[in-house]
Parts: sequence; structure tokens; C-alpha cells
Amino acid sequence: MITFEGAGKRYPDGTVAVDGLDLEAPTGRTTVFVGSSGSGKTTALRMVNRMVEPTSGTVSIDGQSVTEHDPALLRRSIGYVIQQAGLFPHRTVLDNVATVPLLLGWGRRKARARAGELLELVGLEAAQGRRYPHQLSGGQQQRVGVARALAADPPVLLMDEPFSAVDPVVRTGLQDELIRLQGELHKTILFVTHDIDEAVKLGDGIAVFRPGGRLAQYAPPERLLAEPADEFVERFIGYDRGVRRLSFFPASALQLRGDAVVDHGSTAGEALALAERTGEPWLLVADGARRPLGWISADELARTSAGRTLDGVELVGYGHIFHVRTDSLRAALDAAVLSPAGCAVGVDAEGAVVGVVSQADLGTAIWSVGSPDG
Ligand SMILES: Nc1ncnc2c1ncn2[C@@H]1O[C@H](COP(=O)(O)OP(=O)(O)OP(=O)(O)O)[C@@H](O)[C@H]1O
Repeated sequence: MITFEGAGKRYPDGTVAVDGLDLEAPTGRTTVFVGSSGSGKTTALRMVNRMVEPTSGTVSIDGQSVTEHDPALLRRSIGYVIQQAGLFPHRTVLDNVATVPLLLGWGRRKARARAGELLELVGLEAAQGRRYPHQLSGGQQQRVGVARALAADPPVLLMDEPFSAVDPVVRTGLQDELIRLQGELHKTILFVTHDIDEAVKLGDGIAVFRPGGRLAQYAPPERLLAEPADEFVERFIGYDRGVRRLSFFPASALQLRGDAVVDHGSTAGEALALAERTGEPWLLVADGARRPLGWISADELARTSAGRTLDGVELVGYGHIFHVRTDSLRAALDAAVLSPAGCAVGVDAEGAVVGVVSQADLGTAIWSVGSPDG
């Protein structure tokens, strides 16, 4: 556990970067520091590895103050990842990752073998280990930065806006990768970001910092979104917090309708009869493996000759789908809002349709999980 007790930093020019921070970051969990620019997140983070010395209070790891450790040795025992990776440009990727093990006296062969394993762990190929950092993409460099921080298997990982210099798609991939790694490694992670979505996705606990280096709120993401402590936090997390909060409710609780799904081998006449029986204005057409093909409206079916099978009829794209077992109500809502038929398509792990849910039925389900302020 990392403990800040009244930890503060006042610079000689009078700037208070961090003001009396009290916070416990639990072992094996990810604690995210968010807040506006200049609110003291980086300063607080760097107190842990003594890149910044507090001017008041203490920071300790598992009950031992960090000041009891030699700073250089302390830093070797704490992984540190920064924006744009901070790799050594004149060393190969493999040697970058092997840096700390070498400093710890592991010997070249063992250090490189470990570096090779880590590159694989973060999803890079062995051949990329022989390249220099500038020969990799931004996202790949960030992966190397993570591998380097993990090289000596430190129990604590400090990550300072590690993914903010890459595009949103790469960033999402890196976040997913970190979640996967953390599921295996259970490090005690402190993670600084500006991005509340990133914080909600990655954090077991979120500390919101306000200007002046003060802690505005520290809570698990669900609670932060449901009960922001004050107007500053509410504004910071954004007014769409009600929708964000739906990320914490599983889509598996939804009642899906299977009777709005029709096989592509059916005729237009059979499909129209189904639409009339169920009162559904749209039917989802699926193939023999129940994979979605597209939507067809009851009106269109009425215009199509009754004997024609649906595999020869033009369909409306089915849009986004959601995964019934793993996605949240937020993903289902998003799929329904974007759907041309106003219905979200739920699929299983194989991509086969489980059923569909209308915007109206989603509204009822959202109502039943409680109002955002509940
Ligand atoms: N060496 C220094 N001397 C004086 N003031 C400093 C020094 N280093 C940082 N500060 C100030 O301390 C405050 C906190 O800075 P810090 O970098 O911790 O904020 P941050 O929340 O991480 O910001 P950002 O999100 O922009 O990176 C800022 O007002 C900054 O200008």
C-alpha cells in the first residue's frame, strides 16, 4: 500500500504544488490521479520515487517511509512510465528494456532474456527488439516503456500520462493491454491522466485533484460518477456522468427479444407474417450461423414479393452490436441509439445473435437500475 499522510510540496517561489495530501493507494490495485492542469498530480506521483521530496508530511510504501531508502535504489524498485515513453534513443529496444536488470547486476544474458519475455508480454515481436526507438510507432514505443518499467518485476508502477501522446484508437488498445496485464500481474499502480474516461476505465480508485494541489474527492469510479462530492468534481467528470455510469451495469441483465430475428432462408411472406404477429416494425435478418446480416422493415417486406427469400433482398446495415456477456448497458444503449431500427443487436462470444432490444426496453432497464443520483 502507498500512503500519503499530509504530504505537501511548496516550491521556494511559494507555489503550493500539493497541499496536505492524505490518500491510501491499495496494494495490487490501480489508483488514478485526475485533475486539471497544474493541480499537482505529477508532483504527488513523483513523491513516491523521491524525484520530488515533500516539504511536509510523509509518503510510505507498506508502512515504510520512502525517505528511509536511497533514492537511486528506490527508483530501481519502482517502475516508472512517462508520456512518449522516455526511451534511450541510442539503445536498441531490447537494451532499453534490459536497463534496470543490468543496473541490478543481473548479467547481460539473463537481462536480455528477461527483456525478450517482456516484449512478448506487451505484445511486441522479437524482431522489434533489435530496432531503435525511433523505428517504432508511438504506440509501440509506449509498450516498450511499459515493458521497461516492468523489467525488474517491481511491485509498484508509476505511470504519468503514459498514453496521452498516441491517437485514440492506439490509446484504447494500450488501455486494454494494461487492463489485461494488471489482471495477471496485480501491481500497485499509480496512474496520472487528464482524461476522465481513461480514469474510469482503468481505476479501481480515482483521486480528483483541484487547483492548488488539493484532493477534491477519492472514490471508486462508480461512486465518483454517482455521487460527485461537489460542483468542481461534477464539472470535471462532465454532465454526461449518468450515461457513463451505465458502464458499471452489465448488459447481460437485459431481456432480449429473439422473435424479431429471422433466418435469411425465410421468404418475405414468412417474415411479414412474423412481423405482423409480433408487431415489430423491423426484423433482423441472420445467416445460418445466426450472424447478423441487416435489418428489414415490415413496410419493405410488404412491398417484396412473398415468395422471395431474404438472402436476395437488400437489407439496411445492422450498425453497432453489443456483446451480451461482456458489455455494459452503456454499450447496449450506444448500439440502440445508432441503430437504424432503433434496436440494439446483442451477440454472444461467437458473434451469433442472442436477440435484440429496443430503445424503449432499454429505457425501462435503465430506469430499473436507478436514477444516476440514486
Ligand atoms: N520546480 C518548480 N518550481 C515551481 N513550481 C513548480 C515546479 N514544478 C512544478 N511546479 C508547479 O506546481 C504545480 C503542480 O504541477 P504538477 O506538474 O504536479 O501538476 P499536474 O497536475 O501534473 O499538471 P499537468 O496535468 O499539467 O501535468 C504547477 O502549478 C506547477 O507550475
